[in-house]
Amino acid sequence: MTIEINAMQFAYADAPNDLIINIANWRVNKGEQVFIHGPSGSGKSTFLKLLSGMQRPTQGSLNILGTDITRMSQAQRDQFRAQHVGQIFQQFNLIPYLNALENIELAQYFCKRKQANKRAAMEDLLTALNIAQSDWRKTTDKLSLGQQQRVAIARALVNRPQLIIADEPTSSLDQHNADNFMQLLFSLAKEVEATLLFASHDMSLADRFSRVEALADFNHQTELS
Ligand SMILES: Nc1ncnc2c1ncn2[C@@H]1O[C@H](COP(=O)(O)OP(=O)(O)OP(=O)(O)O)[C@@H](O)[C@H]1O
Repeated sequence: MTIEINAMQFAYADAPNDLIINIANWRVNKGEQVFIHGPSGSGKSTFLKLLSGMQRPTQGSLNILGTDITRMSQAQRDQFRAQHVGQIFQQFNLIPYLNALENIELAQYFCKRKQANKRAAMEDLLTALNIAQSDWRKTTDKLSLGQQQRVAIARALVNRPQLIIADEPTSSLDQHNADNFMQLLFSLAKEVEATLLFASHDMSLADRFSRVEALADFNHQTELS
């Protein structure tokens, strides 16, 4: 089991009565590719932040890859994420003054797992993602949006994560780049045998996934009185 949720609730500290996330039970098996959709404000980003350990549930349990991450400190969750989870964000979140290689190296640095040939792993990925060698040493603010996105995929996958979490990663891309992105993401996720969790409001992307769910079908937002 990759994800197992029981009686998980979450409210932001400044609105403690507004349960943005309220899930009785939800599970994802290893290797599933799950597409989660819902309108703006339905809680998709919040849900993914809980799954990646960036936020902590206010109640309940959240088991990721056999570990209950609700029992961990923030530092332990950060370490767990660096080791096991690859994240791709809407805005990519690359460090603009570092180059492509350095952005990816940083992910390798934070993942304490021993890996042979780190340099080769990074170069293979950049090559597979069609990023020309002449662009590897450009600071990422000098790369096109499509190139930045491919660097973000490389960064998310370089440690061969068991779980990939992607939050609206195609929203700033045109159709052509979005199609390329989806193709690459699926082929690389398959190669590293990762479970994939992908949130978007764009239903046209849903076809490729093994499982498609509306967040509202299993998340029952509640206003506590
Ligand atoms: N840091 C925060 N503090 C307080 N409330 C927040 C915070 N971030 C999000 N929210 C609230 O939580 C709710 C869910 O937001 P979230 O960003 O998870 O939705 P979403 O489905 O990802 O939306 P979108 O598709 O527009 O990105 C919204 O009502 C939002 O206002």
